[in-house]
Amino acid sequence: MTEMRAGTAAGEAEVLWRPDPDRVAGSRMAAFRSWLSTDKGLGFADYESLRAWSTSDLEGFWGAVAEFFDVTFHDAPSRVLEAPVMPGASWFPGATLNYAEHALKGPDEALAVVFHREDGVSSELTRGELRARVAAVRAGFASLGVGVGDRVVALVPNSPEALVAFLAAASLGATWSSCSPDFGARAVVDRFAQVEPTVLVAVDGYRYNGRAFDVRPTVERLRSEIPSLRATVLVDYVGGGTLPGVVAWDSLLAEHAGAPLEFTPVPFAHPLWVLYSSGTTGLPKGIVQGHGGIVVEHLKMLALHSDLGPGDRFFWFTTTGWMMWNFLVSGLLVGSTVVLFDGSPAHPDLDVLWDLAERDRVTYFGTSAPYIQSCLKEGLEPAARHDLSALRAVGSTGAPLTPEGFRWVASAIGPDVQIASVSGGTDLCTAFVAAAPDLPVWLGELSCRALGAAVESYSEAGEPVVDEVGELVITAPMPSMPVFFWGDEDGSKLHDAYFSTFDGVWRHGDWIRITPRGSAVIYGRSDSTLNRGGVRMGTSEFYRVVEGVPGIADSLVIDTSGAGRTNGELLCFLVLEEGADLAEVEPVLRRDLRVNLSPRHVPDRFVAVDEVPRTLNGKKCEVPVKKILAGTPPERAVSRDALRNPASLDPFLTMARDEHHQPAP
Ligand SMILES: CC(=O)CC(=O)O
Repeated sequence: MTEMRAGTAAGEAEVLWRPDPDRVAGSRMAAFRSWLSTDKGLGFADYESLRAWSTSDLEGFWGAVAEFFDVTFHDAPSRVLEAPVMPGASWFPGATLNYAEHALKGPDEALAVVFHREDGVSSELTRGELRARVAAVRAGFASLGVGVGDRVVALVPNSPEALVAFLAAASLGATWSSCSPDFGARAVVDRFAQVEPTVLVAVDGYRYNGRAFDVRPTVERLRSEIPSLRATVLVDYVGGGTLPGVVAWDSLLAEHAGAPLEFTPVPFAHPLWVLYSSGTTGLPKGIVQGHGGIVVEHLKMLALHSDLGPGDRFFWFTTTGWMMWNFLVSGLLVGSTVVLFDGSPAHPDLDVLWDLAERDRVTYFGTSAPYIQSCLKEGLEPAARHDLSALRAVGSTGAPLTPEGFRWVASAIGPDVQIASVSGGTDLCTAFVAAAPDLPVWLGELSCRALGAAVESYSEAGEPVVDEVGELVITAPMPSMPVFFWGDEDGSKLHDAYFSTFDGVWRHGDWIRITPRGSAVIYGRSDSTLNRGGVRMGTSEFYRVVEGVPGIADSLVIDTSGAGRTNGELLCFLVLEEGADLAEVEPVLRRDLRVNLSPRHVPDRFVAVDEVPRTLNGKKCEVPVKKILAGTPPERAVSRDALRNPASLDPFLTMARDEHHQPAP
């Protein structure tokens, strides 16, 4: 991976933003440090020494997080960490708590939620109103048979209904799982069917980019293909009409209005939600995270790293199908108002989110790196056209933010705004390379590895390296690591996903360079996941659609973003059947992928090839081809002897040579 090396000597990097000393002094990070010093006798000279302690004394650090943020345990833990091994670490054994209880604390009159839909529909909920709705839906779910450990799945946009349903499920100790309604029906069935839900919550339709979409056919398909469902609750979201035999969301609320709000205490590792991430074979993996792990991890990230608390307005552009939704709603844990938006970020134009930032006095504005790139391309100047005086941080994730993207934020949003380029993922439902209120922002870099995150860059030999691109690994357990994968009784899938490369060390699947300053640069996925605007899709799901189209004999999909390119493409290589014509099948493929997967997963280019490179046991060579397209010498990307059809690599080598201007061998 050394050819991706983009080293910058210490001291050379340009500082784009420096923390204001007054702001640092007033930050939650400073309060935590001063508490550690006065109450625990632990003084740290700087952020890096605090971080070093946080990753070596795991019990001390995570115990301090729980104590400092006053986590409410119904049963106290016997200790902080038993068996500090991966996989298998046991956090806060014996403790019981409930995520929803933490999320719903705070004064009745404090604003909890602000919501906007692209067609202008908007609403607000105070904490008191949110609690009342959660209590009613909790009682409604219970009346439909939902109890501890049952699953509630939801096909809902980023809306107050989604938030209320999630908190109601969590309050009961039921496990939540959501998909965005723009996911294709097959992708939703593949996710929801495997968790065998008791209740489905769904909207009748949604709007995107000025158009209305009917979700009811997908709802019908889910109802017919998921036999475990006992009830479907339908939200009249766009006035699209009802379905036979469903419970109306509004009736559920009305019928149970005034129900008491209670929280079922559950063990620390009790499943809070199932997120999905998929690989090259089989169904998407159901990643399960626990109540306690998410509470302490999100308190740490949102309060200490993002400096969010009461009075803040926290916005992240996301759908319910991306873990950033789960991260966003955790803004409630730290007492902030969460700002929800449902719609296209480009309808009627890219200014729509900056309008929202101005109107709602957003203090922390999070988005995806591709959105920032689009604003940059359009030459948008939000600060010149909007009053963004409330804004103090812009968060970016989903893909590496380019140096030009950093510069655009600094100039078009303003030099006083912190650029929080962060990276982590679904697997831990957090960012573990991030920003901190007391650290500068260097051009093109993520400011730090997060507290409690023993992130390293490993060479191929499994040695930590500095200022070299290597595999992103985590060498010590973190509380929000998956408690298990759904249906993976013996833990073998979880082991294969993270621990099969380096024994006892989490291999994340990203390329990272850690600078001598402690900052980092992420180079994207080192595996084959298709990450489009933050929505990850496994290649297997992609192939199921593509290879179902008449005329397609075989296919290979490569997401070149994160393969050493800043603006990657989604490339689909096709082996056509005899007599098939690319020009004829391409429109069919585009339509089927849009409808069955998502609009984001329609490739930028389709390229016809003679054969897909395969290993001896028939696996498609996705990662080797991705590495070759990134400029890795072929002999380092793959052993030809391990291929069933070595000559099939040739078109990819030619393409890489052309794109990287390499001489032919
Ligand atoms: C925090 C993240 O890492 C988000 C993502 O890219 O999925």
